[in-house]
Amino acid sequence: MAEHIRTPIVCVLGHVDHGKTSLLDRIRGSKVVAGEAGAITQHIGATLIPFDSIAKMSGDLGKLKTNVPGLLFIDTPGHHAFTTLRARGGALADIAILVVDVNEGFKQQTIEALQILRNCKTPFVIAATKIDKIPGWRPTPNASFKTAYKNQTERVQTECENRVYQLVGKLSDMGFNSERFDRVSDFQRNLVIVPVSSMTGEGIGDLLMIMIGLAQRYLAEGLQTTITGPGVGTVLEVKEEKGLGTTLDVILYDGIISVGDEIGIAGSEGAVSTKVRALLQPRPMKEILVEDQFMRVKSVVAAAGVKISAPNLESIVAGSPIRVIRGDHDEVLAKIDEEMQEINITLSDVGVSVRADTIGALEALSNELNAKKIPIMRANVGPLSRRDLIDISVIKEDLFKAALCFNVPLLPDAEVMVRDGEVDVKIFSNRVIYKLIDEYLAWQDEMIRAKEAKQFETVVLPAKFSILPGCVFRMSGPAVVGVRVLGGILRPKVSVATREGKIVGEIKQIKLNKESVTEAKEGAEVAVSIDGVTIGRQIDIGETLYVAIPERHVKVLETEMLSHLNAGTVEALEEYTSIFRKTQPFWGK
Ligand SMILES: Nc1nc2c(ncn2[C@@H]2O[C@H](COP(=O)(O)OP(=O)(O)OP(=O)(O)O)[C@@H](O)[C@H]2O)c(=O)[nH]1
Repeated sequence: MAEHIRTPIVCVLGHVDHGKTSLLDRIRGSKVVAGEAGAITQHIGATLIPFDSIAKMSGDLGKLKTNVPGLLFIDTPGHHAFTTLRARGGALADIAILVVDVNEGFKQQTIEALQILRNCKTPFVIAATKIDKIPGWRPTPNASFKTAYKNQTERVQTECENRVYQLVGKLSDMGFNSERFDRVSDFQRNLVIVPVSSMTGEGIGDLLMIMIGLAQRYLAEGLQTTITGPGVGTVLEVKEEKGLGTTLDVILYDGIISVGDEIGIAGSEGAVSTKVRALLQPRPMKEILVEDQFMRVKSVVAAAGVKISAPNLESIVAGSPIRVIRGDHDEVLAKIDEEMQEINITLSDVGVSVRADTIGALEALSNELNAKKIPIMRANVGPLSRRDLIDISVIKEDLFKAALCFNVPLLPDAEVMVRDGEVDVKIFSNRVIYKLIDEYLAWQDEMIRAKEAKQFETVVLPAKFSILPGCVFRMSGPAVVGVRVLGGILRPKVSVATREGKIVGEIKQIKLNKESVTEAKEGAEVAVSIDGVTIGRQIDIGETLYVAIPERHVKVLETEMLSHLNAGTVEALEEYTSIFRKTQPFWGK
């Protein structure tokens, strides 16, 4: 059984516009520099740079002895790709490049990326990009950093040093020892900074060689693989291809996969198996005119990006593990189910429902929701179904009758249900996690406000008032009197209670200057008609009267509305409840 070190998988991270795509483009285009057409090969979703090409680009450093065969760059840069592409519960990328614009320094996403890399324990180097933008820089196209640096004036050299040292300072604040790559002798103690330009190609060879060194130092052991072992990989994407039907774009990170192999993969209902019909890779550039954009290969060895055509791939979820089955079929499928369940999501008994396109995205979305204290009841990969909608619609709590969908559609029958208003479920859909969460939070606020407004309308609000001397216009049937509101909000159609808590009548109408009004606030003097009382018998002029609040409403007022009531209203509430709580301490609680 032949042992060899497999190609490490590399991901590029960094702040927006700091030059991730330009760096990848420069690396992918560097075969011209390496002078070896076809040396760099395009895989599915990734690009392979063999060691020979890197050695040619990197001058002195090229003499380094290594058995790392090259670097496989994932074509999609950014945190999202890094965190969503998983392998055995960890990150799929073995090493990373963190891009920082040397002229801008650290930004929010640079710090986020550092934290992600630290959490995942992924070795990485810092590419300090855009050195050609340092004022006065004289470019030496495709030169090593050492040569390029020598060609600068002293002033430019000092400026370059300063900028790199600013990065060193920032990294030190975050607990990392770092140094410019040509001054580092121990990769384990120092984080390496490589100044580069994706425009001029300066330093790119150094960067690639440093990545090889990093892989050699940190990963040699972990990259041991058997080229004859059963293939293991991660599904990047599930795609329809003309003439092929549903296909899987896969990054194979261990072993070998061949046409005819039986494979285990995760569907939306659990692990399933199928048989590889064809393995496809992109055609080399020079054959681009051939009609079929893919070429068929018999087998592929890790690490590689490959498209797999096989029957029954429709239900497969992106992010799923893929394993070539040799030996016990059920054991491999059980392992896949286990890997799918290892997703680290905290669920609550009641909460929102979330759906995402990949396992990693689901995990990222769930973590963000947890951080915002939004509970999750269900989390699944794949489109939202009719069944989901029915399940969500029976949740009692209105705030959780919501589905947050990241990068996934609704199944057609679910869409019909929503369109026809058959279910009362709010659906949020966005391709950016934080926007999805912001939209949910905005809706939640609006729901709470609407509920409060409704409560204000339906709940009997506390008020206390007294009959003004000389303002009895009718003694009874109904009594019509002038009152002053001493606290709270007086509304019509509420019962009137005495200081002893005895209900004596009901306010029918409130009038201010002969006009009917719906409420009178603290300090107001209004005329009220009270049914059921005779002035001088049940109630007297000058005595403090209360709005009788039903016990059930007291509970709502005290538990949900207290923060929205003014001091006078709270006082009226407290006085009223204290009447009953003297003998029944838990009244209204
Ligand atoms: N002068 C100079 N410009 C660069 C360099 N690298 C990138 N740029 C420019 O910086 C801008 C942003 O570069 P991108 O590669 O798109 O940055 P990105 O990080 O991939 O951006 P997003 O994908 O939007 O996050 C572009 O206008 C590039 O041309 C460099 O080394 N030198």
